[in-house]
Amino acid sequence: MELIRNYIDGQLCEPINGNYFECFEPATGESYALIPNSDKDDVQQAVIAAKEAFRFWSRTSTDYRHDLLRRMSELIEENLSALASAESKDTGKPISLASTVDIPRAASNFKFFANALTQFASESHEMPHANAINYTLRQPIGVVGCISPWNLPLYLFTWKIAPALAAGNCVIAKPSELTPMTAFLLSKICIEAGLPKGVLNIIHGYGQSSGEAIVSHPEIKAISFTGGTATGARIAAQAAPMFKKLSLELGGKNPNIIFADCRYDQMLQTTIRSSFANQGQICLCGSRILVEKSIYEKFKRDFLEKVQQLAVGDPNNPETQFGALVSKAHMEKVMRYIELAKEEGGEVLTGGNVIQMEGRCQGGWFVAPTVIEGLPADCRTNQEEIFGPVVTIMPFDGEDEALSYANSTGYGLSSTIWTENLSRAHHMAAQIQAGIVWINGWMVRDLRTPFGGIKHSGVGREGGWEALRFFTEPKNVCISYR
Ligand SMILES: NC(=O)C1=CN([C@@H]2O[C@H](COP(=O)(O)OP(=O)(O)OC[C@H]3O[C@@H](n4cnc5c(N)ncnc54)[C@H](O)[C@@H]3O)[C@@H](O)[C@H]2O)C=CC1
Ligand SMILES: O=C(O)/C=C/C=C(\O)C(=O)O
Repeated sequence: MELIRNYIDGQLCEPINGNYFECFEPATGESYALIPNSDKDDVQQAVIAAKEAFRFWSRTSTDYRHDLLRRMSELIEENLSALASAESKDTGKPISLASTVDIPRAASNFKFFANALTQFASESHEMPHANAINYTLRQPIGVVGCISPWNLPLYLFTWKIAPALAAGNCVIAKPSELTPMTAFLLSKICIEAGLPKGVLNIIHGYGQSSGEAIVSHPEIKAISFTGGTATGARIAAQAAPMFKKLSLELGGKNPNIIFADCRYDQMLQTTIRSSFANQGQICLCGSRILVEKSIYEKFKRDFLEKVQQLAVGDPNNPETQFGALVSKAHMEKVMRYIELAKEEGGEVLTGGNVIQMEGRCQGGWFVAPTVIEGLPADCRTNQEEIFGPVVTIMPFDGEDEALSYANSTGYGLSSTIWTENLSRAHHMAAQIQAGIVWINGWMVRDLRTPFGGIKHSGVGREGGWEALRFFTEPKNVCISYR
């Protein structure tokens, strides 16, 4: 059994209470590591270390922080293979995905914010009529909390940590208790990179103990969270009376709107990915596929054929395209939604079942890629986030109907529109209720762009300047010069 440890004040350490719980490999259902069951005492120790480190870190030059963050990025690249294996084992995601998407993106996150910080500047506003000038300082906040989920573990952990550190903050970070391994390996990378002690502290444990201790700690002034909407609401309620800055990147029920005039083959290829990449466990996945009536039957036939060709298997196998779900509890949740869909009158066109694997993966948590039709837009299956390999397909007639279906949920994270009609694309993009719109693509990511959702999909934006602004406080200084 591997023993995961916290990383506090530059040291790998045991939880103060000495308690651990098990970490499972989703593809086999077997436990393989022990996770610290940290609590408020560990968080308190980390806050003391971070506050001390902040006195130094917040005053370092941009070059100094740039070089350290670049070094972190390089070390992630150098350890790509080990990190990808660890990520795949911990999450059940195909090794091909971990090595080409998750870990390279974690390296890019550090590289991107290392560079961005050297270009981050503040504004000045002149008042010649009053003989005055304003300049705005952008100062680091202090000690900040970063709490991340299990679906893209190192990718999302570093997406928060990198801008927080770049802006001059010290960080208390908590990965998901379901997928702690790459965050633990990152602790070792911090030590190798020579990150000064206390600048980044990584605490492992359950949300209800160590997570809540971070959110409720009075010295942690901002929280950046990615995860489920219910958890985001709880964090917001807890943080509000302390007036903490909050960035909440929450769930989605994203529409994938397909018009008859789309580039069909490209749409079909991408729709397979946007439906089932990472077993549908990405907040950006297009779980509601809306298809213009005139091509509905053709789309259904071609899509089902491709879904059935997906290579489901051991995540270790480089040929595998579709792996295991993250936990037994999550698999059961997804299966409950499939049952609900049937009760609501849906017809399962493919999948709908747990897959009993053989050999090494016989105890694993696999659910077949599932496509359901025949459901109205307002049923629970089409309104609630399933966060698994389940999509519904629905015909629509014209732009207005597509928009009314698309905007009918409480979520507003992302959307995809497939059309070659430029005017329609712009019209739909303007009307759609989502923070992110892709036209003729999906998950085409530029780290400079604002990333996040509206409605129940969250508050605030990550990425580029938005992230650096979130992790700094503006202070306006007005000078009267005569
Ligand atoms: N990126 C996304 O949009 C994600 C959405 N989800 C959705 O949320 C559902 C529930 O999944 P969970 O694993 O329970 O995710 P979660 O949202 O509860 O967990 C995300 C992170 O928050 C922490 N956390 C949990 N409760 C907390 C609290 N009270 N205070 C502070 N931190 C806390 C967890 O330990 C984890 O690090 C999923 O079925 C899925 O629908 C889950 C993960 C990611
Ligand atoms: O930043 C990205 O490219 C993707 C982010 C994905 C999530 O936040 C998620 O799935 O939760």
